[in-house]
Amino acid sequence: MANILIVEDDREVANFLSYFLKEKGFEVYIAYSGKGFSELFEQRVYHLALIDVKLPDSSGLDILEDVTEHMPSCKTIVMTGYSTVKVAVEAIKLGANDFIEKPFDDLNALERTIDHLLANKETTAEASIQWLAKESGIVTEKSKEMNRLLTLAYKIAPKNINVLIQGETGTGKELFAHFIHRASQRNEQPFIGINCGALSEPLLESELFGHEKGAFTGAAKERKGVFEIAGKGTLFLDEIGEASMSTQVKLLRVLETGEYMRVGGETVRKTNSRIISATHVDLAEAITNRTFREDLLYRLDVVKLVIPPLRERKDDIRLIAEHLLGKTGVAVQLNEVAVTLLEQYDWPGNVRELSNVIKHAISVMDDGSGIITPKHLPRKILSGKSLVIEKAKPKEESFEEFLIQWTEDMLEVWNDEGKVEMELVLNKVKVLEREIGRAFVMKVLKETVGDRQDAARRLNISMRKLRYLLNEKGQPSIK
Ligand SMILES: Nc1ncnc2c1ncn2[C@@H]1O[C@H](COP(=O)(O)OP(=O)(O)OP(=O)(O)O)[C@@H](O)[C@H]1O
Repeated sequence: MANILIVEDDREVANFLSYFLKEKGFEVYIAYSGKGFSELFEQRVYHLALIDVKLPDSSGLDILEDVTEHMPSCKTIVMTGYSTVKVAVEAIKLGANDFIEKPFDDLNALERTIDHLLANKETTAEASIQWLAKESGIVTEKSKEMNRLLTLAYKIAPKNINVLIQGETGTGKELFAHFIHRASQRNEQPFIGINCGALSEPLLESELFGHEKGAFTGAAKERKGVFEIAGKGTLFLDEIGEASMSTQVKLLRVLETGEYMRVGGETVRKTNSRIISATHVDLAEAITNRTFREDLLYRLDVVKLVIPPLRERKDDIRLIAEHLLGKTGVAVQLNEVAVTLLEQYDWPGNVRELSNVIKHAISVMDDGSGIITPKHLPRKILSGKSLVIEKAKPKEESFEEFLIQWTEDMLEVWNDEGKVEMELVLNKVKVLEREIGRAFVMKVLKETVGDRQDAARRLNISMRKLRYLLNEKGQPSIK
């Protein structure tokens, strides 16, 4: 029978859970503090740990990390109050299998979650994620970040929390919103999207909340807004950063109270829709520029998913291009040089631009060969050719070059008198970390003629860490 560890300082909650789980036949152990956890954790193997995020003497997240690192087979559920949902999402990012909100309104759901985890159905979840991503039109295979985002999106989809999706234009934000909707219990209800940037303020408000007859010139009939139409479904607010300050105030009210009124109306209406919003701009910056309300952002981004631009997941380009070709219904293939050129290009318009390039290539093919070659690609793609030659250089040889270039780039930003893009700086630091990790592993692997165990010993790291450095931190990015 499975051993379950409860880490919870509220004795009432802990005892209730313990009673509930013992009734189901589990062996239950309770730690009322971080100290209690340390003592119990040493004593036996646990199959599941239920961890409160707030403890008097330590953080639930530290305990979670301890469990996932030292007892990876132990499943973890984080317990949280509503005000700490953001922490729970952090926990999911750190590897918690799930989170539950206190008080436990739905014991059946808790029971199902526990049974699911203990029956080791994680692999089923992985298969479901892949299946659903495909169904939602999201093609990705090699990008670790995309897979991490899909897993996070899948885990939070059934929860009643709002999601903000940030990413450049054409990165697939709307597809992600669909994915979340389909993975949620709302999937039988409507999914309604609205572009907040495409409509004037009065029109947008009328679209969102509806209007009464005669509310404004031209309002000949009463009309439902999308909050009403979406009902218990999902409302996708695209380009939320474009909503006017006045509309933002109204949206905030809906998010705070679940209530709104039609334009020109007096009846207070209730909504139960889940809000997924999307933006191509950094809303934190918009707050600094006073074009976006901080309190609204706080409500919208309980979970924030940042979709990486296509140039940061070049390994997926071949697959996505083939998928887009398949969608055209024309029997054509890409030749290798064409694929390499596509992989070298920077894709400011992301997947949408790639889709246009594929359509362009098909439209200019008149040789009947059924093969797309560089001559069918637009000029802008061909101009990336010089990079191909540089990329062909062995990575190890260019490590010093990379370091010099990195330092020069950073100093340039440092000495620049203008506005600093801090996110870019931090991204550069991540690139440095990734490349250094990989370069050292590759160097030692050369010395050990590929013997990974010997390499891990020489570097004084675990095999897991070595694999991590190679796989997760090893995607070529030095050009
Ligand atoms: N991973 C992907 N695999 C396959 N197709 C994709 C992928 N990501 C995006 N697309 C396609 O690219 C196009 C743009 O996607 P989508 O509209 O979801 O992006 P977006 O980020 O919402 O764009 P915008 O910011 O301009 O509204 C769509 O045709 C979509 O099907």
